[in-house]
Amino acid sequence: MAQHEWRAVKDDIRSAVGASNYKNWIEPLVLSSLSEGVAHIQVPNAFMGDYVGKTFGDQIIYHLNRKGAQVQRLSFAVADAVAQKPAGSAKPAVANGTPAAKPSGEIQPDHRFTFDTFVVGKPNELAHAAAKRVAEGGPVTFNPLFLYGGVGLGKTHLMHAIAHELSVRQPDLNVLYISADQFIYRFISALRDRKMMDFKQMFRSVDVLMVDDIQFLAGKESTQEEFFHTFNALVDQNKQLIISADRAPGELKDVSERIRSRLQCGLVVDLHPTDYELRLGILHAKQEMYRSIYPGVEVATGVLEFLAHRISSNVRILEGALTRLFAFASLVGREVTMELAQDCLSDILRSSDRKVTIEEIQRKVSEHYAIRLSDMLGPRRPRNLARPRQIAMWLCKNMTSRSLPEIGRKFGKRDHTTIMHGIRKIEELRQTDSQIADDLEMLQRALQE
Ligand SMILES: Nc1ncnc2c1ncn2[C@@H]1O[C@H](COP(=O)(O)OP(=O)(O)OP(=O)(O)O)[C@@H](O)[C@H]1O
Repeated sequence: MAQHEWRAVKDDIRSAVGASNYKNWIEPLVLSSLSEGVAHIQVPNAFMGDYVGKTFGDQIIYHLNRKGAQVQRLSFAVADAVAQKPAGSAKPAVANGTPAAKPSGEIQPDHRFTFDTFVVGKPNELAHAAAKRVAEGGPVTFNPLFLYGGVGLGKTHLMHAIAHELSVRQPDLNVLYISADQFIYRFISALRDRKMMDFKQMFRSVDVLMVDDIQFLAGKESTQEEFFHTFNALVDQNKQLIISADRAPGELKDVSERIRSRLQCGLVVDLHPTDYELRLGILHAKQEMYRSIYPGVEVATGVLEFLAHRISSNVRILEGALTRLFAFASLVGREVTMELAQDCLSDILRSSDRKVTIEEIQRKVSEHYAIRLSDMLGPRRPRNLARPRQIAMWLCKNMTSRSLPEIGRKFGKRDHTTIMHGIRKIEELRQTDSQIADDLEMLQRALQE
């Protein structure tokens, strides 16, 4: 990629991350080369590589790809260093190609992603238990283990944890972790270089095969064919397979029916979206870890709770937010306060705001006050119905972008002036009635989860 194109990529990133982030973190980056899906970037120091990789890695990859580069990961090297050493990547380094470096198929698990660092809560306890069972390395009882769930919920982390644990318990085991992208890439390269026998040999000689993000096989018919044969060969030899995807096997689009049905033969477990308790648990665990990396950085009471409430999209973003806060607080020598968090994370907080619907608000409020939804929307006006109705109107105004007439229509075709009156009433009561203020706060929090 020519330097002027890299400059254009940086300009695009500036619009996304804002001027001050750009100046501190993006401007100093120098793109040295692009090869085999890896963008090699020079940075002034290792800390910066680590931080930029974790915080802006996804965005850099996204903007490089928009300019036509086919990048899957970033590799950072300190400008003067003789040996180039990856210092950070948007995903765990091994996820994107360690097997390429070690063609024998062995993997080097990323030591950050172990069972010890995986926080367990209701949404992921089943997936965790299944992963633990496979990691014990006993006789294969379910094959494959199929883990699925939305972006950034810990699938890759669990796969690395399994690999890590197996490598400790049974160092001689040949464990291969590979992303589906890498599988495709290797397959195409093998075809091109007429090395299909080597390819088959390598994949069929492993003891444990993990393929991450299998949804990327969609539409790749000949790769699917080869995957199907590899899969069967390993299952026939009673070798463990662990597969992950962003959705259940039956919902994989453009993946052949026979693969989908094979994937359902073992144990299928999903990682549910995180709940508040799990997010808070993860933040506490990460905070402990960061304490040793950034000694002296204090976090004010309530900040972790605030982040756990507001950033509910996925763990990667949650983690990125905390990293950014610690790095920033340590650079400027300040405590992580609520203000600093709001300032420093305004982009993340904006995009994480959950879109709440009028219907959800009405349902939540009627549950809270134990009234029937039909009463809330109906014409009757006794105080025990009118107040919750007005509270719901206030929440609709403050938590959605709907106009007053639109809100009115959804409240039994009421006029917009009635809605305005209700909202004003609650606004007044909020200042004078602490019970109402508490209810509003609680309902808002519950709706954001
Ligand atoms: N329960 C958890 N405890 C601790 N860290 C977690 C947990 N869940 C996710 N993470 C962290 O969140 C980040 C994203 O997780 P991971 O890469 O495993 O997600 P993924 O489900 O594989 O996402 P993708 O769909 O993008 O492949 C990682 O840094 C991981 O360590």
